[in-house]
Amino acid sequence: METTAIPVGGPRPYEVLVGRSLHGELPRLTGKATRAAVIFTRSVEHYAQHVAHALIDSGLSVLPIEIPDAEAGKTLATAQLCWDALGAAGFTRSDVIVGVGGGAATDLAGYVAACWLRGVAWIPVSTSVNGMVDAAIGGKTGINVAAGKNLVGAFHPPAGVLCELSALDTLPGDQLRAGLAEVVKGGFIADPVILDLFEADLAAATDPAGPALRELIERKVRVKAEVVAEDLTEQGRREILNYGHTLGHAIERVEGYTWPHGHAVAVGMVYAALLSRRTGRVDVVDRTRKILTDLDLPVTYRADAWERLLPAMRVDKKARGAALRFVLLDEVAKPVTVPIEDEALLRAAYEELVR
Ligand SMILES: NC(=O)c1ccc[n+]([C@@H]2O[C@H](COP(=O)([O-])OP(=O)(O)OC[C@H]3O[C@@H](n4cnc5c(N)ncnc54)[C@H](O)[C@@H]3O)[C@@H](O)[C@H]2O)c1
Ligand SMILES: O=C(O)C(=O)C[C@@H](O)[C@H](O)[C@H](O)COP(=O)(O)O
Ligand SMILES: [Zn+2]
Repeated sequence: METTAIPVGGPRPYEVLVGRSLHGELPRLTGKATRAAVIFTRSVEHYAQHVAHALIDSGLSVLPIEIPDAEAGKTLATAQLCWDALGAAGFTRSDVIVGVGGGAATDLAGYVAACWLRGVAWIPVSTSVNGMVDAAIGGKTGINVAAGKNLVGAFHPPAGVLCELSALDTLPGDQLRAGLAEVVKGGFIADPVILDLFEADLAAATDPAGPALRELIERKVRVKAEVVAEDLTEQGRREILNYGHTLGHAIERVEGYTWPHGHAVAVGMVYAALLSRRTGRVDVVDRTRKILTDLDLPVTYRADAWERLLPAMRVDKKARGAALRFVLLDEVAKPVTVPIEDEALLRAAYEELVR
């Protein structure tokens, strides 16, 4: 099957490649580098080996660095471990970092690359749906800290992105569906055909080897590519990609980063839909709940958690002073960022969420 190349414009353009056996593309992307660090999680060790062999075959020496799985790897301690390894190996500005794994691994690898020598080239090789459609694209890299999710990081666009569809064969089904939450997000903020595809045939949409999932992945990649090309550093339009994330990130923090990101975003999208309706905008509450429920994703949360969620939402990067700012929908595919200072409104929408 053919590889699809989706361009990402902006100050440092690159391509997102969607296909199978994409490790063959790496020699082209690594340019003049002579050394590559391959940062990976054990869950994708098999594919990381393909990556390492492709790099070795093209003449590079490879430094493999295994990191802890999922959010446990997205920490300062893991970044430190990687920088120590790069230092011991004498990595220079002409060397390259390749991150292989889900969104957590590529966020960490990108952050390691953004900081090492103030920025070296990096390539995410995405092995999860979330990573392919969202995390690897757009140059947002980072780690979690005690104060909250992704609060330390850098904008550091990659040299190219590989979305390795064959990796989906080993991705657990619940993780595949969690990643689809970010695809659903793309449907509500920009591409309603995505919603139609989910509603038309959910089984096809969740088949890891089928054409429907590939179409959904490519559609969401195009949504993200178009937005980040226009606004790399989130001065305005890029905020729409945060739909569902204000509450979502707060849930992740309250759960100690044990919830899949997509689950938290799913609940956050229902909350954003409730806020949209309460503020006189579009009513997509039932549609949101139905699509997410059909995907086995959560649409509600603990009734007693509001007092912990509100302070966690206040460290959201969209907040300005006392005002929380939410991405809401005027219509499907017409997102808008709305400052909300009225705590009673926020609480009432939460009570509706958990009812
Ligand atoms: N930078 C961004 O713009 C951006 C965008 C969206 C999400 N994110 C971040 O991405 C992370 C979520 O990404 P995720 O959903 O991929 O979670 P994840 O990286 O934690 O991966 C989920 C689980 O699947 C495993 N896995 C991944 N690929 C696999 C494969 N092919 N086979 C078997 N197991 C596999 C991982 O090891 C992990 O256990 C969050 O940290 C989120 O904040 C970042
Ligand atoms: O790329 C973006 O911009 C996003 O908001 C995409 C989100 O799906 C992603 O989870 C991102 O990491 C959230 O960014 P943050 O700045 O809110 O931490
Ligand atoms: Zn996200």
